[in-house]
Amino acid sequence: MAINPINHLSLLHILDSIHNAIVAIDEEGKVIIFNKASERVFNYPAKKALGKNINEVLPFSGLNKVLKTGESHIGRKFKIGDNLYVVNRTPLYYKGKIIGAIGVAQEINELKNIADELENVLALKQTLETILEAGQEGYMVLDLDKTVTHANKAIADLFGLKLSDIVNKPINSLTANPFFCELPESADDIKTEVVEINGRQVVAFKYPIVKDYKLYGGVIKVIFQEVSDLLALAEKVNQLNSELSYYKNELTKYTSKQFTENKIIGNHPSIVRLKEIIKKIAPYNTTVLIRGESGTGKELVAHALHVESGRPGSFIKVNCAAIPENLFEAELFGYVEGAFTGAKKGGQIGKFELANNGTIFLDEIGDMPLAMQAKLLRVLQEKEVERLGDRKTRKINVRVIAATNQNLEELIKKKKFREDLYYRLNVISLYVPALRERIEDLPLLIKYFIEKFNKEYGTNVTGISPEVMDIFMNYSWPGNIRELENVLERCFNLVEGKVIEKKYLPPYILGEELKNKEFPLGQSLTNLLEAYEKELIKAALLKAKGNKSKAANLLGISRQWLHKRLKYFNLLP
Ligand SMILES: Nc1ncnc2c1ncn2[C@@H]1O[C@H](COP(=O)(O)OP(=O)(O)OP(=O)(O)O)[C@@H](O)[C@H]1O
Repeated sequence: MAINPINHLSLLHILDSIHNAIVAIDEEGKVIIFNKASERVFNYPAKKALGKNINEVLPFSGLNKVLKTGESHIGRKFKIGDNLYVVNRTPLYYKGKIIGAIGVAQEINELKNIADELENVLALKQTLETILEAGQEGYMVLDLDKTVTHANKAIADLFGLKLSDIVNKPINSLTANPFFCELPESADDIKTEVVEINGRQVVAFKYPIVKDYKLYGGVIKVIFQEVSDLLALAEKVNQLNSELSYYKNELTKYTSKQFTENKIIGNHPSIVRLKEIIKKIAPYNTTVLIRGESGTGKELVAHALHVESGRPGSFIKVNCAAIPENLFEAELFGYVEGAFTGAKKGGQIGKFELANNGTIFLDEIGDMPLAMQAKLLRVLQEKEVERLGDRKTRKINVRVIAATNQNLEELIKKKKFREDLYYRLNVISLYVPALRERIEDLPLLIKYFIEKFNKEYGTNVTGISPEVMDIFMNYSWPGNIRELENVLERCFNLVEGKVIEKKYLPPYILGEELKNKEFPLGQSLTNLLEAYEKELIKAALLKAKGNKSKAANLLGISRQWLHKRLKYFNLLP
């Protein structure tokens, strides 16, 4: 098999040095060349391959077909394991006659990776171009020669030109505006300006393009918002901000002014002591139970404790006597959407969560239903709540202050109040004295309320007559300070001069019996009955020393109904 005149040995050396796999066969299909790269690629020793028919060595080599047909196979791909190859198979000619075939295979994994990367880059380019074309913002990119390399239609429209009139054009052929014509000078040279293009004022941003600390050009972004609209919007935001800070201010004034312990009016030793204790215990997180008759100022004390504590959260009041039993849990702990029929869409946050980082004031705690007491106790112990219909527990940091005008010890005996809850709440107990126990404070309180109502009503009342003072000092004030406040307010509605006289006082204070003459004639029966009902309620409260449960008993009505009527007659705070 004389194949060629070249020095056979040196040819094989050359072939072995080539990285590509080279396999050649003679006209009988026997392997005559199987270089070192082929051994690696096909995992077949050259020694075994040489002299064998190619079909035995590489059954799918395709070389026999080339030999038979004389046709070359160029750029055919094949895979071995994870590696991809491209192969060229050509016939071997000698003196115009096919004397064999040769295949040269090249690994193309790397090339494929590069091609894939290129494909990704192209896809990214497409995405970016779509983003730039969508929307109303205009973009243009300048290279270091201040030539526009990219732009979108929006910016071309703004210049009143076609995109092709902008791209690849020097920027100074489009505009003389220095904002466009000057490139950013450094990596942090970002500029925002209101610029005029075609008589239209727009907001424009200029960013540097930086890679490896080197400046490559700049990007200009233009917002097509009429500047006048933007300015109006900014002004509106400013206005809203100042309104907000005004209301915030007012709110702080309201919360701190109305309720700080300075506004707990009174010089009686019991009140002075109370104010001292409030200051002392306010910073601690302990539960406080405030006791005292109705209208003595328990809520005021609770709020003073909250304000003095400096706790950042809110002061949330819950009137336990006013919540229907079946809504209690939802009210205190909140619920998720669909937790029960009638539940609000989106659910509702409970009072405990509202009071997070602040204080919850459980007024009239003696009226809390027993089942609820158990749940409250658990919350106090675990310091976490669960919204109705939700399994998730939420940690809370709430200071609990409870108040009552009822005898809790009695309620415990009657099994209406849980003893364990009582001890949990009663960590610190404050007593707010009844007005009659500190009647010496009456003149001070009267002065305080007269000033307050003068401001509210725009009046100029200077005081009460000595006769009224005398009546007040001898009256038992079952409704305490709230009653005093209500009586004085009533007088402000009637007073004609500067002094509150006896004639302006409600008859019941004068100890008068209910007589027909107390009701003005010529009114409807409903009005007369309501007036009578109101006086009866007041009389019952007087007899029950302000205890609403007792008053309700005396009247033969439920406590809830009494509460409703008190609300109706405006006898509640
Ligand atoms: N020492 C005080 N100085 C000034 N105002 C007071 C004082 N005590 C009570 N008040 C006023 O009296 C009214 C009733 O007070 P508050 O609501 O705090 O009483 P309460 O004991 O919580 O009543 P209730 O038991 O009915 O809930 C409020 O308007 C409050 O501002």
